[in-house]
Amino acid sequence: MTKRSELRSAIAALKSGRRVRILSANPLTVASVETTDLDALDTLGARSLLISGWRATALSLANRLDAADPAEPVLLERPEWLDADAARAICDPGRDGERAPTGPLAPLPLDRGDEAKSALKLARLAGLLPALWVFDDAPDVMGVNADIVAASSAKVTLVARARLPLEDMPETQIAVFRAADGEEHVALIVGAFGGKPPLVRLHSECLTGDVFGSLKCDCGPQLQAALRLIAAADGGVLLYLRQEGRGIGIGNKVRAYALQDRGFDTVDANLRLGFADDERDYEEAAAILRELGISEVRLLTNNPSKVEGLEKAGIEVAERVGHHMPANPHNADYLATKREKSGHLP
Ligand SMILES: Nc1nc2c(ncn2[C@@H]2O[C@H](COP(=O)(O)OP(=O)(O)OP(=O)(O)O)[C@@H](O)[C@H]2O)c(=O)[nH]1
Ligand SMILES: [Zn+2]
Repeated sequence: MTKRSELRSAIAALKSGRRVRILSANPLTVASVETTDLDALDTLGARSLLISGWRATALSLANRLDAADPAEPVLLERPEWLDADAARAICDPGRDGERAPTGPLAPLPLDRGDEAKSALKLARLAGLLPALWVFDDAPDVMGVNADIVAASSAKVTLVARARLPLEDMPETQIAVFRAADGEEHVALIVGAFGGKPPLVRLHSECLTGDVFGSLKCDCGPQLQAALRLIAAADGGVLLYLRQEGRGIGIGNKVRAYALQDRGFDTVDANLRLGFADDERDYEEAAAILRELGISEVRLLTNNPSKVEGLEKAGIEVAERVGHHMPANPHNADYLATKREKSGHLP
């Protein structure tokens, strides 16, 4: 199997409730808490539960750990009562209020930290909660190299490019790029740009805002305004990156929204689910820009970590151009949280 197909097969296996072996000198065999059924647990003998440090913190387990770094995964012993449903209730904060009064949960020493991190990343790429059953090593199970998962991003291949006339932008072209994990990112190339660095927008997918016009965020208006600004600037590029929910996927984003309905802000909702506040990186964005012959950009964003991420990935940001939309009563707190907690520039 090629590296790419290994990665894509592993993502598909986790989604469909099968086990995956994270290959290294000390392999780790895991399956998703969300998709593994009870029969599989009993017949295959799940030994322990792997959760993220953020979720362990939300469960107040951090004080029982030696190193309470939330970026470090946490392995929990599997007590007798921990069946598939009880594990789901522990790992899904949407069920925090309904957990049976069982416990305590005992952390175990984590001897395969890098493999565990790769395993949790794989769950995120599959759009699942960062929570995995750990089994005795099973050499017959399909495997993916731990290093391939850890450094999965960088390469993209062009699938196709065609004309796509848009309203007021008849000269637009669309190009689709496939990434190592199978995601298909889209570039809209507006007008003919040359000379100074083109105006570029990295837009992270937001199904709710982009398609349904949700008022909870500013993504829909930002998308439309970015295209108009690029056209007015005599051309540039909008990358539509499939990083739904700051990289946690649509299912997990709606879980975060459900937590926000209960009073958590956009940052704390992510942490409670077991994710970092922002799980995106911009390696693939940089690779796409390079494929388009662009090495220097003027970047439309309020988010300094986008500028940093793109520069780290080798694209020069000659200028940051602010991209503010008027607030509405539904997204004012969200925008304030991004300024106050996530470092977005006013
Ligand atoms: N997890 C999570 N993701 C969200 C939430 N609201 C919007 N998103 C996602 O956030 C991403 C958009 O990121 P923003 O933070 O709005 O903007 P940004 O792209 O970081 O910064 P700008 O370039 O200044 O717009 C999209 O992937 C949305 O799906 C939320 O409450 N939780
Ligand atoms: Zn949005």
